[in-house]
Amino acid sequence: MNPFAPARDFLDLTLQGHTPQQTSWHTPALQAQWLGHGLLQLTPHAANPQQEQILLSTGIHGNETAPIEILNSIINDLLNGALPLACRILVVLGNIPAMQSGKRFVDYDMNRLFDGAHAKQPDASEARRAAELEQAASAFFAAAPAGAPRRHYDLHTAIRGSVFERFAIYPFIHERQHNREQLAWLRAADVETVLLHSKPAATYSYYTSERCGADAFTLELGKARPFGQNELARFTGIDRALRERLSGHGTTATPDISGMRLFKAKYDIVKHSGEFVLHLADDVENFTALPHGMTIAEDVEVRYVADGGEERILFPNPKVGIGLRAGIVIEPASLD
Ligand SMILES: O=C(O)CCC(=O)N[C@@H](CCC(=O)O)C(=O)O
Ligand SMILES: [Zn+2]
Repeated sequence: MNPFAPARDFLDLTLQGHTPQQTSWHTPALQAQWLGHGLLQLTPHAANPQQEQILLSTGIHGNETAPIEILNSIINDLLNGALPLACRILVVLGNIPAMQSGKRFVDYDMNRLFDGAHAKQPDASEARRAAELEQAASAFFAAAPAGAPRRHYDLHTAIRGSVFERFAIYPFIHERQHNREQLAWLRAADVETVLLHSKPAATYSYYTSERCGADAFTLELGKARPFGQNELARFTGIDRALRERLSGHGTTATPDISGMRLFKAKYDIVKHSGEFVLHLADDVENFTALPHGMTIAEDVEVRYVADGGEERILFPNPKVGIGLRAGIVIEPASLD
C-alpha cells in the first residue's frame, strides 16, 4: 500500500500540498506518523530506549534540492522495508512554498528566523513556518527517552562552488565539548571540513543544539541545483552514512578525526546598507584564501580587510537583505 497515493511518495505529497488519507499507519517494521505538511515521524516497533533520536531536516532553503531527493529516497526505503530502522526519526521538509517555486526563500531567509527571530519578521511567510519547525523539533526531543542521544542533521547545498566540496557547520555550543564521535561520522560521510561557529545564530541547527540539547550540524553537501539536475553520485558518502546511522550501524567506538580540516568563524561581514560592495567575483569559491591586506568588502563607514594571510571567505553573498550576513571570515582552528 502507498499511504501517500495518489501522490508518489512523501516528497511528491508535500510538493502537491496534500494531506494523506491516513495520518498514522504501520509497516511490519515501524510506525509512521504524518504530523503536518513536510513533517513525518518514524518509530521502529523494536526500539531500544537508548537508541539515538534523529531529526533530519532539509529544504530549509527551497532551491537546495539534492539533499531533499536523497532524504526522500531514504524515507521510501524505510517505508518499503528495504532499509531497517533502528532509531526514532523526525523528517522535516522545511520551506515548502520555496521548494515549489525553486527559490531559496519566498519572503525572508528561513535560516535567519529560528531561536525566536521569527517574532521580529511577523509579515514574512517563513516566520510562521520557522515557529512550527521549532515546535516540531522541541516536541520530538521532549518525547525522547531520558538519556537517549539527540542528533540533528540539517542538510543543505551552497550557492557557490567550494574549495572543499562538502563541509559541516557546527553551531556555537555553550558548556559542552565538540562531539568527536559525530565528527568522525562526518568524516566517514566524506564531510572532512568543519566550521566551528563562534557565536549564537538564528539557524535551525543552533536552535536544536541550544534549546533541545542535540548534537546539531548544518551540512553543506555540494552546490545547489534544481530538482532533477543533481549529480547524485557526488552525494554517495552522506547517503551511505545516513543509511548506516539510521539502521544502527553508524557509530564508532574509537572516533578518528585525524586529517579533518577545522576552521572557526572569526567575524561576519554584514551588509549594513544599499552601499555595500563585495570585492569578490561571483566565481570565487567558498574557503578561498584571502591575501593579507585585501579589501574584502566595503559599506558606509566600514571596510573589511583581510589580516594575516590565514583567513578564508565563506558564503560571500552581496544580495542578502540589509542587516544580514553577507559572508563569514574564517581561520584555521583546533578542537578544545
Ligand atoms: O551558499 C551560501 O551562501 C549559503 C548556504 C547556506 O544556506 N548556508 C547556511 C549556513 C548556516 C550556518 O551558518 O549555520 C545558511 O546560510 O543558512
Ligand atoms: Zn542552505
